[in-house]
Amino acid sequence: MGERPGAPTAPPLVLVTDRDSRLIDPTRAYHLGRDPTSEIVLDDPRVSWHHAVLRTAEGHWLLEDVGSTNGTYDQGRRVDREDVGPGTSLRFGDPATGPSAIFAGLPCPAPDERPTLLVPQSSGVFRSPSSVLELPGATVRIGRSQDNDLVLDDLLVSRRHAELRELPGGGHEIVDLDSHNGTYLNGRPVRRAPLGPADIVGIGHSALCLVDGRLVEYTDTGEISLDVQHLVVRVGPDHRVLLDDVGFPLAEKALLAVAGPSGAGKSTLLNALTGLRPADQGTVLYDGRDLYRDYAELRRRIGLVPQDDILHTQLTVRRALSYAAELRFPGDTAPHEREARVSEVIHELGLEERDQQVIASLSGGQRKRVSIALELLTKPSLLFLDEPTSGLDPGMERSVMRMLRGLADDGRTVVVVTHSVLSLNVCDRLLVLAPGGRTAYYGPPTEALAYFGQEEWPEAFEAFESDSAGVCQQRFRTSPQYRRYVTAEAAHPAHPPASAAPVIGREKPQSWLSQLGTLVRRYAAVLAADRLFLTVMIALPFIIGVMCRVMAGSRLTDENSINCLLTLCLGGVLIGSANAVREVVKERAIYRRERVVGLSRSAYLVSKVVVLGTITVAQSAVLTVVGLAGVTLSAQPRPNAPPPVTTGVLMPQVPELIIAIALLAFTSMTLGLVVSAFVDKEETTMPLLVLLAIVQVVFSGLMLKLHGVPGLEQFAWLIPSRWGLSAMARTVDLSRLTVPTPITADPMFRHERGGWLLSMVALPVLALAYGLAVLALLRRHEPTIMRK
Ligand SMILES: Nc1ncnc2c1ncn2[C@@H]1O[C@H](COP(=O)(O)OP(=O)(O)OP(=O)(O)O)[C@@H](O)[C@H]1O
Repeated sequence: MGERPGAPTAPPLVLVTDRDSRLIDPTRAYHLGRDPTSEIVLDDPRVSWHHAVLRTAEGHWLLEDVGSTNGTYDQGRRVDREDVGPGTSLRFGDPATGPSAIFAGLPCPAPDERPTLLVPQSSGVFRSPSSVLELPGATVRIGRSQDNDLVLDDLLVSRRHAELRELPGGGHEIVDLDSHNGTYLNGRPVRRAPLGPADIVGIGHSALCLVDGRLVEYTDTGEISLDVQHLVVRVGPDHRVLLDDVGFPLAEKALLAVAGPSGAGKSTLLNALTGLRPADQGTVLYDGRDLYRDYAELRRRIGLVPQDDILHTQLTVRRALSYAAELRFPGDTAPHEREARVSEVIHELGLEERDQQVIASLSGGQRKRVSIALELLTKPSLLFLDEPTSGLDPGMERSVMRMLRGLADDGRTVVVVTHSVLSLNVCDRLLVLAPGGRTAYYGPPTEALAYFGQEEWPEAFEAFESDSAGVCQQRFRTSPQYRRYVTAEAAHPAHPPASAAPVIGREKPQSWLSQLGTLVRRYAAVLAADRLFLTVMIALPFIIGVMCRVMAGSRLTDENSINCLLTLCLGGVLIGSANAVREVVKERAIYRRERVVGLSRSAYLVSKVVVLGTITVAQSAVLTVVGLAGVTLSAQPRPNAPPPVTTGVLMPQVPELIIAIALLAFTSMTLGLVVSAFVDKEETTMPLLVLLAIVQVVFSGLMLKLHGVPGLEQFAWLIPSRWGLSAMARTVDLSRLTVPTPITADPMFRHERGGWLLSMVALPVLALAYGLAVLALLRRHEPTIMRK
């Protein structure tokens, strides 16, 4: 935060230069000059490298010219030392046209009036304060509801978010009031921390500074710059370079297209800029603030529309957006507040006439709009899109690009990765990456073809597709375009490499339970809207049940009992696994995105288990009842043999079988989730489902002798069907129902209460172990930043 020579002696001032405005802090000195490491950089050849120093002396501000060549001027008069205060206007290097510095005081806000002056830069650049609050008392409460001392009208802010408290020995501290999205001090999440004069408190889209006993608020309205400096990404043990010293400045409200051949590093760059996979070297400045350092706070202001749709396409537009709003906004937002924001984005993206339409029935371009609408819910200032036009026809592509132009014009910085060159002219800047993640061009798209000396884009791209030595990068570095659009436009001096690895913070907008509630409702709605899934779900237990019933006839006998039990076992296994096997992999893109905006991994898994588990248990009951209704489950009495059992080990046989089959199906469902979390593609799940079913049948104990076979017997304990079938066999006393064979003489098939109860414990334990495996596998697919 810089050096603090002493207590404040002069009032804080606002310094407005040609480039920005900032609050200057009386506790430190400011160097002015061309030197990019100066606190105030005046990038003009008439200004000396070290031109002047601004500091406080005896209760006022003083500007000293430190021997500049072309001088410092106040009202045309050359000055060496000048007292400055509100209203002072100086020029450097030339009395009439040199770069200027105008000083202003901090305003006192009139009641009901929002002050509009320009202001500060402390850890970074801020713009106009949106309010200045005289501290009303020892405690200032900050939050979204109207009864706070400082009301922040922002859905990312909790109703009662934080308090600024006066400390008994002087000074202040900031205290987070268990807010949903957290309170940040200089970019780091804090529960309670003392507050210094140069510190910045981040709450939602606002930054708050304590200046001269007043609380000054700056709101991030979206007009932010992006300054990318020397990004390098390496992977693997050989440190292969995927991104090679990429840097560029991007002004606020700009639309940047990132183009380049396949494998050039566009997605790698996007991951580095969004912080999902931070660069190994280099800095990303979000409006002057180090994005990696302040990631925990700034990540909510970054929107990312991945290439794959992040939508449940079975839902209507409004419903999908409403669920997304529930997950992203603080738990204390009222439904009407969320709905109002959903309506706003629907209107903003021109989706009013489609809002009740099922997303799956929309065109590709409209679907992309819905994905963008979803990201805009939280009002991100930086919006990234990964190939939003891929798969669209040229007309739709143009319309999407025009829409992005509009989003940037409305006050956002938009970065779009694209393969298409059709609509590049709507962009302000074009970054062309050459293989190896090297910059082949950065500048206005209109100048790019001339730069490459080509008339058409394909030829221009061909020129560097085979550039493995980095010739394009070297050529660009020495080009006028590099000087004009990279060096000259860079708003901030190059920062040293980010020292701290970014952290994502643990704050979640919703409590775990509330997330679970939303996820369960959304998942149930998605499944209910999937007609094919519903049909298969209802039909499967009936079909398998009927087959079993036909096999069983009126009674279980020596001939049919093994087949009937195997069919029921296979039915339970198939029902559970088939329900689950696609359910995680099919929404991986959604999961990845929602994880970054606060989704709990365990809440996500439990929502799947709750919904699929309920369905699975109901299906198992149907399967058992249909399969065994009216079937006598006890063996024929035989002469010289003990009387057959007529009841289960604990209760009547049918309920006991329902419990065993339901638990088996439930555990198989969790095993299906393991497969789903493991695979990369939905298509891979079907062969694995078949394999799982075969393994479960083989290791059930009715096809292969397991008891007493070392290795096989122990391996079978990991297979749900071993325990499930054991419980079923114990209920019907299989060992006496059939003529004894090495297989049916298995002790795990005896009519024993203890053994049955052991199965009832083993199956949930297996389900839990599979659940933990799903959690570990889910983590593998998350962005790097989530795994830190
Ligand atoms: N984790 C990784 N380990 C090793 N190499 C990787 C890794 N991720 C990406 N790459 C490689 O880095 C290069 C750049 O990949 P990237 O996905 O960023 O390219 P791209 O320009 O986005 O390609 P496309 O246009 O096909 O999506 C590719 O050659 C890719 O194979």
